[in-house]
Amino acid sequence: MTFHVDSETGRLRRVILHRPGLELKRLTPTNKDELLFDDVLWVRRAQQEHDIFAGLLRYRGVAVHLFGDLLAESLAVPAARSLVLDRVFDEREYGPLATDRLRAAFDELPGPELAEVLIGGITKREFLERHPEPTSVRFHVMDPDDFLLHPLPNHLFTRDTSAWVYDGVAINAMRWPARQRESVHFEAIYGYHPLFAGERSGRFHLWSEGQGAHPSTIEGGDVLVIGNGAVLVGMSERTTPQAVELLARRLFAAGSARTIVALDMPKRRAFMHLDTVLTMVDGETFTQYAGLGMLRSYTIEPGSGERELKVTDHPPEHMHRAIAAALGLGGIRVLTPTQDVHSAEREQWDDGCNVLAVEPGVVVAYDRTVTANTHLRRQGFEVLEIPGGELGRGRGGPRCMSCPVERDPVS
Ligand SMILES: NC(=O)NCCC[C@H](N)C(=O)O
Repeated sequence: MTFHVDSETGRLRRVILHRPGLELKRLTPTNKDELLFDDVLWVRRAQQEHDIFAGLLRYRGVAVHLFGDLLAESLAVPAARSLVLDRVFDEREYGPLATDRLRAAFDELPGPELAEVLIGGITKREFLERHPEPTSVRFHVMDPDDFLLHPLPNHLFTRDTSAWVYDGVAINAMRWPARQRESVHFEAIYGYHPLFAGERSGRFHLWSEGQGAHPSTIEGGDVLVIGNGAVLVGMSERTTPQAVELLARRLFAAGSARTIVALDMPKRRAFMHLDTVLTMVDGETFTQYAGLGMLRSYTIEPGSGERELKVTDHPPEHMHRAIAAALGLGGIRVLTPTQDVHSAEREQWDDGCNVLAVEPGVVVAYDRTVTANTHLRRQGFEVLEIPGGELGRGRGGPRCMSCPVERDPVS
């Protein structure tokens, strides 16, 4: 089996999704903002919606791996378990008195239970139901319902924490604390899960800047593998220019990509990632939010030496031209439905642009973004709709909720 993602829209063969669970039940009106959600969700319904999404992908011939299973199975491998527990139970977080006791208590859990608490979180009260209280100021000052491990509801958005770029995968340093623990879970999976570990002997690259990467953060929603050895990256609220330069160096050194086009995006939550405002629907066509406008862009290519990069600046009006040039095309097609600014803003918020292609010209979208979906259909695209009334409250659509690990080029 080979893992590679050669485009945004070639036939999709294999993805990682996360079926939401306990972590969504922990979302409250008090903690939702800190956990990067806009509302609390009806969990049962969100799971039903997610099951429909996964079922549709399977029906279209896509192999679906569930993140919770991959993590649980990885935690059966001692080295993966140590990697995760060492990273999570850090003295700077839990203090010198409690850290080792906590680490040892969690190390007793079988893989599936450990995965459940790592993703779903655990309160002090729940911990004390099964373990004696460590003598620790850090622990004593906690209220019973405080989280000892906070939940990770954004694992739902598997796109962001790791991003496959041609013949390798970048495990990302995430911008906000609510998502930072997610990365080590993917380090365990790609490094040690039997599905991937057999591949590690040079058959795919694994790029990770590790825990100390800040402020060099990058998230997969900002990374589009547009084809022809090119990558389109949004420099957003989450993805910094220095992280793009580091990724460029790694991709060029490995021979995995030839060009990166970096877009200077507005730094605000509504446009949190490039894929919330611009995605591809076939090898030369993009769907773009009207409110994005044209952006300054930078073409990055290998420089004269190993540590050098060649950078070409483009004014905003040349954004589409720069993307087309990276694709080796004379031009690209950009689809933006005609609607009033308020409707357009609402549809962008509801992830109208955040479609996931299963093959060129066939995309999965939320059913509520009626105008965007109709526009795509009128242009000849097939739109497969899924319900997203609950899932959408986390501010991510089908592309955000999927991490392709195997996708063909566009032929
Ligand atoms: N690629 C994406 O745009 N992912 C959506 C992430 C939503 C999540 N609540 C977050 O704020 O990180």
